[in-house]
Amino acid sequence: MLLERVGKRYHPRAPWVLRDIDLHLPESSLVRISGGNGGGKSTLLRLLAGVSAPTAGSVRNRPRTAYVPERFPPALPFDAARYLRHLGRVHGLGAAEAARRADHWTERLGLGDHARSPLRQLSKGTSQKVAVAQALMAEPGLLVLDEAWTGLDAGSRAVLDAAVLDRVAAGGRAVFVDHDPRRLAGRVDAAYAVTGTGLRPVGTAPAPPPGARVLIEVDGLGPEPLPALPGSPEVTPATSGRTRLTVSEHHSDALLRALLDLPSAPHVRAVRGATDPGESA
Ligand SMILES: Nc1ncnc2c1ncn2[C@@H]1O[C@H](COP(=O)(O)OP(=O)(O)OP(=O)(O)O)[C@@H](O)[C@H]1O
Repeated sequence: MLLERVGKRYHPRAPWVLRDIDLHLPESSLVRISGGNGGGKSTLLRLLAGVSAPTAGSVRNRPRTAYVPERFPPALPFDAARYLRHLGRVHGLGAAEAARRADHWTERLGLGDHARSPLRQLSKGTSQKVAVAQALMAEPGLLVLDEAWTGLDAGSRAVLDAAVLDRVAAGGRAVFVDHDPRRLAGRVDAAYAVTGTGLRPVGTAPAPPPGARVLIEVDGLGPEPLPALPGSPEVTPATSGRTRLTVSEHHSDALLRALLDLPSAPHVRAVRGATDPGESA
């Protein structure tokens, strides 16, 4: 996908927000966009997503795209389950596949109890899960995420991290804006800052140190013995059905995916740095 000399202004006499933007997004790329408040990050993401047309220049070879906007419009006469199935059809899926993927992401993001509530009654965090689910359901060639992690609980943030990395591993492109500079640190292929009306390459945040360990807390692992898990985590049962797993940062994405794929479908409650290799609290 290629942006060539792309410019945007919102009115013929308004100042240019972006001008002469050249950007190549190769397959299997994860790209971070940063910049100051009101600088044009969301404008750029809308151009990438194809929901806004450039005033100048061209966008070539955009793959099938899904977009999580900064503000999700929930004032629709649907409940979350119907909305997701409908969006699945809009993304080109058959009815059965749309329903299957809607159920899958409803489960993974812990939306279950709210799936039958009207969208306009959902809390901000739950609406955000619906916005994320509709984008992930599409399994798009380009995923555009505008502060998509904001408002999500730690477990859902981890699910989104893993889903983004999965998309990129499958050959897709993902472009994101997030206020947390550590978001997907060490996994970003290119980073750019919107400065003035232009786009400037900037350094990517380094990966956590090789010895860093990550603590994952899950509910509902079930009584059955665990299979072999990536990174051979240290497993500590905690109170009321909660289990803590500590693993090297290097294996944490693979471990999260393996946990979420277990037949008992445990719910990830938290993912955070463990301060020392033995930490289990
Ligand atoms: N629909 C619109 N109509 C008119 N002007 C707009 C519109 N959307 C954005 N702008 C203007 O374009 C400029 C860039 O806004 P944009 O939302 O892209 O920046 P941003 O970097 O995403 O900001 P923030 O960090 O606050 O989310 C701002 O001056 C904003 O007022």
